Amino acid sequence: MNLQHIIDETFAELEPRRGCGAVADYIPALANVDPGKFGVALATKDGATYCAGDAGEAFSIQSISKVFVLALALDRHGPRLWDRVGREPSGDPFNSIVQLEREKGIPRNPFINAGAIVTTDHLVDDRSHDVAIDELVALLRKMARDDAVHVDPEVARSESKAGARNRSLAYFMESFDRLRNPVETVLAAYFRQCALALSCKQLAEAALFLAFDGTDPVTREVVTSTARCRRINALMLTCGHYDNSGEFAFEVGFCGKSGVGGGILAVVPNKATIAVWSPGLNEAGTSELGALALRKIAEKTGWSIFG
Ligand SMILES: NC(=O)CC[C@H](N)C(=O)O
Repeated sequence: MNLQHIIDETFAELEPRRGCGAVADYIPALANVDPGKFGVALATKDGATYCAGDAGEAFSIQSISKVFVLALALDRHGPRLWDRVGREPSGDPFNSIVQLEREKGIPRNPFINAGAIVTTDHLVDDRSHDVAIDELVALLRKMARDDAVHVDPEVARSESKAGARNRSLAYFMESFDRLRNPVETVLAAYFRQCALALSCKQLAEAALFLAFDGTDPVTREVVTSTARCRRINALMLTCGHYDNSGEFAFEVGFCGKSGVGGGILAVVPNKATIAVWSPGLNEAGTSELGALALRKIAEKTGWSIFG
């Protein structure tokens, strides 16, 4: 199978639709991004990457960071993490607060904002938010084999300034005594993890461990155990796109995680990781062109986690 040909063909077929969807504007720094950006990168076991378009340009990975934070938090705390966050799809938007009151401050899953704030709380543990974020950045740099991976300070500031909803979620959970650290410490880390800037190429490479049972096939670095890796992938499939997760599984058939920066990370176990970026989103906050690109790649490769 000529993977470069598949990526090039997918890109060429969709290029005329660059700019479709609506750029997230509730975080001011994201509203300024060029909606015409479009990148695709696919990484395989042997360390090869197949790229097209703006695959080398860094963008704000936003909620895709929740996957890496979950891996690190599970590593620190093991299954105790599941006392504070569930594993069910919410069927609600990523920033919804409605279930939190009925379910006594325990978010449905680690990929909605409330659940991610809990996993970030566990990553911070009893350390400073700087140390926790440094650990996350170091992991991503190592896995992407690129020291250019960084947190964009302007996006982080913008997130914090526009962070009323996330503060509401965090203080609400604190009212049920569900957080281990002070709300503002946890949020300082959360806003910065969302502001991580990676290119599609760096992202696909950094996530390879998820496609290969927790071990990076290139560096041989064991990031997480096989069992844990499979569970993270299960959560990506069932909860990775919020109230759009069923549709994504149906149309694409890969494990995936979206971010409101317009990136989607897809994991095809034992085959590859694919990162796409196009800032225009659908109503659930998933990149419209990015999801279409993944669907085409699934069709052209014949890959599916259900195959
Ligand atoms: N879906 C997302 O990417 C949401 C992340 C965003 N930083 C937020 O907290 O709202």
